[in-house]
Amino acid sequence: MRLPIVLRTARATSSILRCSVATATAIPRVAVRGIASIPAVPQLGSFQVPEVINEPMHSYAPGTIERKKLQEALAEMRAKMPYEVPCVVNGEKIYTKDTLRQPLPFEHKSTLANFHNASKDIIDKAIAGALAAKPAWEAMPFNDRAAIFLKAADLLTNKYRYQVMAATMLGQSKNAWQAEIDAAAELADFWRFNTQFASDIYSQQPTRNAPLTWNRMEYRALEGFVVAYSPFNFTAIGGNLVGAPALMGNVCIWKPSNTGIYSSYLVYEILKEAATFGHPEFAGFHFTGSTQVFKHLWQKIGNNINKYKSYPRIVGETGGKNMHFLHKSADAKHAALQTVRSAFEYNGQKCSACSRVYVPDNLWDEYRTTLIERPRKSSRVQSMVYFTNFMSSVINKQSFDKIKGYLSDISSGKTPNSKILVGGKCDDSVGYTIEPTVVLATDPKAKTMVDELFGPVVTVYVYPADKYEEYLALADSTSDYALTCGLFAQDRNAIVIGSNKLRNAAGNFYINDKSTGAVVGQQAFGGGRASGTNDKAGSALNLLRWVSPRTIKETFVPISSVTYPSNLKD
Ligand SMILES: NC(=O)c1ccc[n+]([C@@H]2O[C@H](COP(=O)([O-])OP(=O)(O)OC[C@H]3O[C@@H](n4cnc5c(N)ncnc54)[C@H](O)[C@@H]3O)[C@@H](O)[C@H]2O)c1
Ligand SMILES: N[C@@H](CCC=O)C(=O)O
Repeated sequence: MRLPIVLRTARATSSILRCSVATATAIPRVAVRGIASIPAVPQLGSFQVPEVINEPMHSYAPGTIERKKLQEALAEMRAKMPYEVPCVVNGEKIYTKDTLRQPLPFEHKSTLANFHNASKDIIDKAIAGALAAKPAWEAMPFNDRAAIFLKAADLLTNKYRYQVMAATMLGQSKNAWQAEIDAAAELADFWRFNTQFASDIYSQQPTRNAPLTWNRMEYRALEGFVVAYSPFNFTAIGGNLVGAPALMGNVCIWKPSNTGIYSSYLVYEILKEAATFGHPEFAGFHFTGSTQVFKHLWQKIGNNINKYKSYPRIVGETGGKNMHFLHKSADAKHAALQTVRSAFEYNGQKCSACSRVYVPDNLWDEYRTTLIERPRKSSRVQSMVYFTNFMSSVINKQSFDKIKGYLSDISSGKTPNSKILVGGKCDDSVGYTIEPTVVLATDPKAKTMVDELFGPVVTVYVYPADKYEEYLALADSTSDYALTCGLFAQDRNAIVIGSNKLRNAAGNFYINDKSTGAVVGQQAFGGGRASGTNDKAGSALNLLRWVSPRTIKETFVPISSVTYPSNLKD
């Protein structure tokens, strides 16, 4: 039978859940014209997705062509500011009267973009559009869905690399290297590696068949739509929060962060360009952001449980209070340098950033010298100079005020169990600038050893070197979070003990390495306890949350009787 299927790029769908402060973006969809129900699409080959490797990183060293191109992209983007970001619903750009601005965090009087918030009507329209697009999207052969994401990755890393990096540097206050890690490499890695993981999942099939039967497993998309909320701190995360469910055949509604809106909009545009005859829309809840917001939204979902047709999949990667723990055999200088990188790169605004350290007293002098000297050298954070600055400003006033509050409590003596060893100055006259700060706590449960600050502040507690196991247990129970941890030791027994004692204290555990810098395809990312559902972004485990497998058994030969041989009389 010949089935005439016409594919055309149609209007995009998208929306948000929280109407008051969000902008919706989405991805174009495939319309199957004139056919009421979607027929099976023939796939005349068992295709293999191309082998993927991690996106090679450029250095942006002085004199390189990449540095020049990025400088040009930054200059051009700055010259055309401010941009306008609409809601995009069913392909239609909607300009509401309700707008907010995205300032440059390091120069907050300047505006990168003004964006339009969605009303409830717009959200309803987006949900209806997403659901209407779903049958065609999930019927698209996997190879074509995969091709869209592989193409998007190539567009990103070639045609749009410097534009998306510039938007990330300006809007989210990243320097060139941090933008390369995030907006170019990690985003492309997510999109490429996920096609490989998905292909592996689809190939997992029952290996046993009873006589005259054939068993199969179908990895269906979820029924309904998925909603994705993305955080400000990684442009890549937004692209994965929507990309992973979409790749598995779901439709999705994306609400990006207000403080990462412009780079998210560019990511949306790239996906749209890649989806020339397809559309991903989305379906469940795929969240990355703070623990508090995730719990609040989970509760909202729970309150509505009786309204849902299925149990929604809830996947959330949230906050952290990540530690570096040193054993007395550790290389103190190496550990201190790794701490500086982990705690202060991107202004301490990686969810994996080290923010508490346990140092044995035999290493304290050596560790302290490096830890204090390096932030002093790195403290030129007054304004963003894109390349030579190690650090820049924190994301917004709310974050600035929160961190300043903690530091003021310490410097004013309100928190007598802590003192500032270096840094501590806060200045928001031009940008939201906080000096890289090292706090020394005399109480292992001091506030800054427990709470997530999400800024360039690290607190150190010095413990008696011969009480390693006791303090491992204390570190394990100090914070509600369990995202990342770096254990530093040369003694193998100490590594074994530390790894066992901290088994549940982190979803990403590093031995003699810093707590940040997970790479897709190498260290799948996510934590437990209050840090999230640990569904490991950038891995097959995450993709499995977006499918609802159907087991199929087919019998080839009719039966002729109801009874079994055991039912027969002797
Ligand atoms: N574990 C991880 O993989 C990971 C990765 C990145 C960031 N994070 C965490 O994210 C946080 C920083 O990002 P953020 O400041 O963008 O987080 P956030 O929780 O403030 O925001 C996340 C998303 O939720 C939305 N949001 C915020 N408040 C809301 C509310 N009351 N109702 C509905 N939506 C709301 C935001 O607009 C944004 O889109 C940190 O806690 C960090 O540890 C975790
Ligand atoms: N992939 C990042 C974490 C992302 C969260 O912000 C890292 O491991 O540094």
